[in-house]
Amino acid sequence: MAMIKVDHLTKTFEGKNAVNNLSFELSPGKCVALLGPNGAGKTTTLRMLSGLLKPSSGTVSFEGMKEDGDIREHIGYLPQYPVFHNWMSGKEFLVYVGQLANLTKPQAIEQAEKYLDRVGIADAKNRRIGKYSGGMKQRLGIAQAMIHSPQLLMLDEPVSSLDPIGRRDVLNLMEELKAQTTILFSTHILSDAEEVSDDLLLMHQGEMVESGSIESLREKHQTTKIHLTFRENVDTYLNKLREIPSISEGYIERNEVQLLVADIDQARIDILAKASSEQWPLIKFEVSRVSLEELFMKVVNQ
Ligand SMILES: Nc1ncnc2c1ncn2[C@@H]1O[C@H](COP(=O)(O)OP(=O)(O)OP(=O)(O)O)[C@@H](O)[C@H]1O
Repeated sequence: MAMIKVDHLTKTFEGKNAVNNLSFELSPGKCVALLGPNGAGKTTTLRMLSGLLKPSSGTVSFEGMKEDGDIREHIGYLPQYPVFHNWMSGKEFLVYVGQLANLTKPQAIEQAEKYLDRVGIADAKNRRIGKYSGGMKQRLGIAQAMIHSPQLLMLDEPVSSLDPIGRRDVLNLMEELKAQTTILFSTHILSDAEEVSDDLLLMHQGEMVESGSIESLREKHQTTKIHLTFRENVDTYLNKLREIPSISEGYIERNEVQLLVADIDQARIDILAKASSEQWPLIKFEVSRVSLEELFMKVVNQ
């Protein structure tokens, strides 16, 4: 059963669709990455899911929710640019947001202590937030989003503004929190998505381009590439290679011929037979795999 069902969600700003006809489901217990380049519509999607922005059309429904229930009780949200009260200590801030989330003061204090510890900033709990590093602020932001133990945690670009160490810390923390809550986070970096998420939703220009488990997408887009280097006349050989039926696509990059093939064994036989009978000046034959990274770059550069 889906935890969230997003059905034909669209948001139009000034006549332009920031999000266009988006449909997907989130299952409980998963960590899902909303991946896409800048301007793809990730923030707009998360804001609609969290109830902060009204869709132009389409619906978001939550499994097990009462018709008139307030979904915000079940959601924790960390915006891309969180604003903190810098004069407060980390603990004071968490107790304050806990009470805003309808916890009693003793409950808010208990939860604040728990999450200060969980996110690894308990030592700095009485220090003013203004003195925190970027990574510490981001961890405080995650504690803020978790304070009422939501079923779904939504994080907008949680690691983009961090240095490599801060980034590593926050990715590790997300890995730990996965055991406790469903996570949906946005990123424009494929390797961050691959590192912690189970599933991927790939967005471009407001639309969903691909979705599925990282494994299945990797498998689906895994084709083989052959790299050939010739001593001379590379264009002539590219044209001859394009005539071979087992080769699906061919082009020249960095002065080498690159060929995409579905059946590597057949393609190898065909190419080498032709090269040998026609005595091509072939000086390199190399095979590599096309990765999810290439799929992502292809989508982004369209
Ligand atoms: N309030 C708004 N008014 C007008 N246009 C907007 C508004 N919010 C977003 N947009 C436009 O909608 C598109 C999608 O923006 P969105 O912020 O959702 O993308 P994103 O994928 O989160 O990108 P980024 O990583 O840069 O934040 C962009 O073209 C943006 O300029």
